[in-house]
Amino acid sequence: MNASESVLEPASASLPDSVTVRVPAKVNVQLAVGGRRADGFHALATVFFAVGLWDTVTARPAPGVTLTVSGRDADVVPTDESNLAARAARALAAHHGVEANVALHIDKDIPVAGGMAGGSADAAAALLACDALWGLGTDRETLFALAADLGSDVPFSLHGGVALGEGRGERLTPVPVGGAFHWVFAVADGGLSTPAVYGECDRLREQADGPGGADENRVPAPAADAALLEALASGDAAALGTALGNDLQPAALSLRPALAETLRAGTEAGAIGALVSGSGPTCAFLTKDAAASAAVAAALAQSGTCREVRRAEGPVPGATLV
Ligand SMILES: C[C@](O)(CO)[C@H](O)COP(=O)(O)OP(=O)(O)OC[C@H]1O[C@@H](n2ccc(N)nc2=O)[C@H](O)[C@@H]1O
Ligand SMILES: Nc1ncnc2c1ncn2[C@@H]1O[C@H](COP(=O)(O)OP(=O)(O)OP(=O)(O)O)[C@@H](O)[C@H]1O
Repeated sequence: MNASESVLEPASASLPDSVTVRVPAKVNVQLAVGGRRADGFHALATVFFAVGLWDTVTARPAPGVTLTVSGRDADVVPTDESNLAARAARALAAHHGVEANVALHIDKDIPVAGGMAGGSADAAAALLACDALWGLGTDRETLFALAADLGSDVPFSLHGGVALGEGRGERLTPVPVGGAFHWVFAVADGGLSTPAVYGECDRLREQADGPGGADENRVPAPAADAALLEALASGDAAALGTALGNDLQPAALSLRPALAETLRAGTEAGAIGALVSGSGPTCAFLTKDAAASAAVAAALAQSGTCREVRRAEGPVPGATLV
């Protein structure tokens, strides 16, 4: 303790002045979508994979909840109470019956509305950061329950690594992985709305199978793909590339037909697997090693089929205090 600190303020003196959390993006290497449930959500069997594109969330003491954003695409991130990080701070405070007093700052590097769970990542990071800032010591089970209330992808942003998501995606089981994988991401101009993509998936199913064709009792229950889990366990990039799958891809392509050109450009450049990431419109390309990833990234940048190209390795850990 230095001379300016008072022994009359023991509680606040023991709390940090600032807490920073780093949190990764995700790609769904499998996204099996079952029928629409009565609550409007879809039953999923999805294999989440955390990749090394990071947002950083910093929390400092301040009256009320305020939010600032810097970094890539900061101008399209809402700074009002609809921001998922601000909602996470309020939800944590409400759970503990404490006042939500925090200034949150998001330094954004995850593409916005790109199907890479950027908002969910910020929510997970805000839960961890506020928990530490306010000295709440929230147990893991409660943090995951609060995360699930905020959104289906939020628990995985806390979890990281690779995990099977069931239910609406919030019920997680860790998946063993035998190595690192090299990814290239083609970021599109403009985002896609997640509910609109699920809605288009339903519309396409009803078009194919008639009225009610998208309902829970009509669509086979989604299940994890054994070949994909085996490819992850053995660290076999070629086998993983073959097994990649996303049931939302036809819907994303229907809403954004130009994505077919992006997928073709990456595949022609030597990617060993290609798919739309989550609800899109980001396209994800698996490559066999770092050299191939550099070559695919360069070809995609030249192709004129996307706004920006990013490279990342994974799996990486979930939201972490730094
Ligand atoms: C596409 C994915 O990113 C794949 O991981 C997720 O399923 C979406 O997760 P998210 O953005 O956290 O979604 P939420 O905030 O929970 O839900 C947004 C909307 O997406 C749709 N939604 C989401 C998850 C799910 N299992 N079924 C759905 O139909 C619903 O219309 C819902 O109102
Ligand atoms: N912290 C945040 N960062 C980015 N977008 C946010 C945030 N909070 C709320 N949003 C809103 O959420 C919308 C979706 O953004 P986000 O980046 O989470 O999409 P996404 O990656 O497609 O999500 P998911 O993969 O979980 O479906 C944005 O258009 C924005 O209006």
